[in-house]
Amino acid sequence: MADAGDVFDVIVIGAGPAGETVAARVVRGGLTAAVVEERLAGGECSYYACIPSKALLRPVGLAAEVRRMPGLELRGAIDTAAVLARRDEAVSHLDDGGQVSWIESVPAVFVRGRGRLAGPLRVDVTRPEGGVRALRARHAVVIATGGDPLIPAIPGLREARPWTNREATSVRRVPKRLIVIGGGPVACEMAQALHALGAEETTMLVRGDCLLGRVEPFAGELLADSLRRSGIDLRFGCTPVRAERPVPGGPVTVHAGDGSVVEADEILVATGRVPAVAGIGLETVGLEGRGPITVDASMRAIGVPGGWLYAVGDVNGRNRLTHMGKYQARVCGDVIVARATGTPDDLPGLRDIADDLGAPQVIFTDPEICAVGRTESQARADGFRVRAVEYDMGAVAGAYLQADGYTGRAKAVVDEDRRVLLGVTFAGPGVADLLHAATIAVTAEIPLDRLWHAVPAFPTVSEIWLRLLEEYGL
Ligand SMILES: Cc1cc2nc3c(=O)[nH]c(=O)nc-3n(C[C@H](O)[C@H](O)[C@H](O)COP(=O)(O)OP(=O)(O)OC[C@H]3O[C@@H](n4cnc5c(N)ncnc54)[C@H](O)[C@@H]3O)c2cc1C
Ligand SMILES: NC(=O)c1ccc[n+]([C@@H]2O[C@H](COP(=O)([O-])OP(=O)(O)OC[C@H]3O[C@@H](n4cnc5c(N)ncnc54)[C@H](O)[C@@H]3O)[C@@H](O)[C@H]2O)c1
Repeated sequence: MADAGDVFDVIVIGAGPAGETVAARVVRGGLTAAVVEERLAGGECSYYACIPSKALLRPVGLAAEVRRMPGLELRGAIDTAAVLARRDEAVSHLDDGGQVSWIESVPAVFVRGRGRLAGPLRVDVTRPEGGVRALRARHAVVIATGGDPLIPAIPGLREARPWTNREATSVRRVPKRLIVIGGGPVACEMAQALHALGAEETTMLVRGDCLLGRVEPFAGELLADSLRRSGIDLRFGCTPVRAERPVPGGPVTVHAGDGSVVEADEILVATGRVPAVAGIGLETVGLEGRGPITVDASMRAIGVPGGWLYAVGDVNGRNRLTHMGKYQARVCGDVIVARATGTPDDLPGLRDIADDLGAPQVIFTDPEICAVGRTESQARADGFRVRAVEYDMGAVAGAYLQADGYTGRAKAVVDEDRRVLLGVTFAGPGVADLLHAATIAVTAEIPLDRLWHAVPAFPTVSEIWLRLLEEYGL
């Protein structure tokens, strides 16, 4: 039985970026909230994903920029120890005290332990020191438990104790020989970072025929060229079928379907994520306990009588990105407040539309890859009448002033019926901050004839907008 102190308007399970944001939003709306976290407040993003990976990649990108600028020279190789020390600062030395204080300042109640649904509006928390604390919610429970790395069922792989994103981002000693399995964002970012920070032989085993399968093909090709030029052995059509590490801590061998064999000191498995739903009690509220928690556009879990259960962030499988999880969390928190206080719950800000339009994403490699909305092939598959235009970014004054031999490309996908953008992709050094303008154009569905009057300053990289519109015929 929960005592009075254990009853909250809203209980959030998981204090990653999505969970923390829901709590802040419902408290802002006048409700009380408890946030349950079993590991580190701040979530995967803060300690083992976005933050450390970008701390490792930033000096790598900067060094590449220096090499492309005549008159500048790096004094020796990158100082890996200094980079790792700065990474440690960026992850607060894996101490979540600051994040816990932030949650408490919301103010929300922080409960350390593993949360598990125990029936409608009930959450049992198994405390680290032992014992269970029973919490009860008046209005809603929000699942924000994120995801875990997926280790494919390849014989010998699990026994070989491969690295996942957690070991790779918290690396203390860069292995001399590294195998990376996968061709998605984690594989590309971490292969580039670790190769530049000391891995002398880096082999990427990619089962498909391209990198970053969800972006425009040219972007993956530019990145593949860059990785190869840096000395990474990039193998397409190469599916691992067996792994062996006969001596714990010793060399590891991976056998691929094409008959090739690679030996290394470590393997990094970067083959996607599984939603963290195991053992969180979904069956106690009538849901299946394996896949992502399916939600409607108000983030309410589908199939739960009473409509009190919500899910935000990676666990709902929409777009596994921090900014999208936080966006969903703002929608979710505000919807919960509206429903709890009897105010309209169907205002425009109270529905997730951005996930379906195509989430903005930046892959922080050199070159940076960023995209929003649909690719040309997605747009065609979705039935739009499409015209796509491309432009060589190296021909834009603002870009070629950035570096000698600036290489990059941009593409815009236009809905011919409405003359609005469905998707935009940029690939090149330093293009990340071009993305928000594209996100505004795609999300706000700005007609091209109006966008034409948004004049990019000369000589900035943003002049690519003018060139794309001219290519289209404006
Ligand atoms: C290497 C890497 C780099 C990435 N880089 C980027 C990037 O640059 N930009 C970007 O937008 N996205 C990036 N992502 C994706 C991003 O990390 C996720 O989208 C984001 O962390 C999801 O946030 P979340 O709050 O849903 O879950 P998480 O950050 O996974 O947080 C979930 C929290 O819930 C807790 N939890 C789980 N189960 C329970 C339970 N039963 N009880 C209590 N607590 C529980 C966990 O301990 C965790 O703290 C990256 C991912 C990886 C792997
Ligand atoms: N900068 C960023 O925004 C950023 C950076 C890193 C990760 N993320 C997000 O984190 C999530 C996880 O990223 P990820 O790269 O791990 O996953 P992913 O699903 O994007 O890519 C997985 C890769 O592994 C391959 N793969 C899957 N199973 C395999 C198998 N059995 N054998 C060989 N290859 C296999 C896939 O073909 C693909 O290339 C994604 O949603 C991603 O968008 C974002």
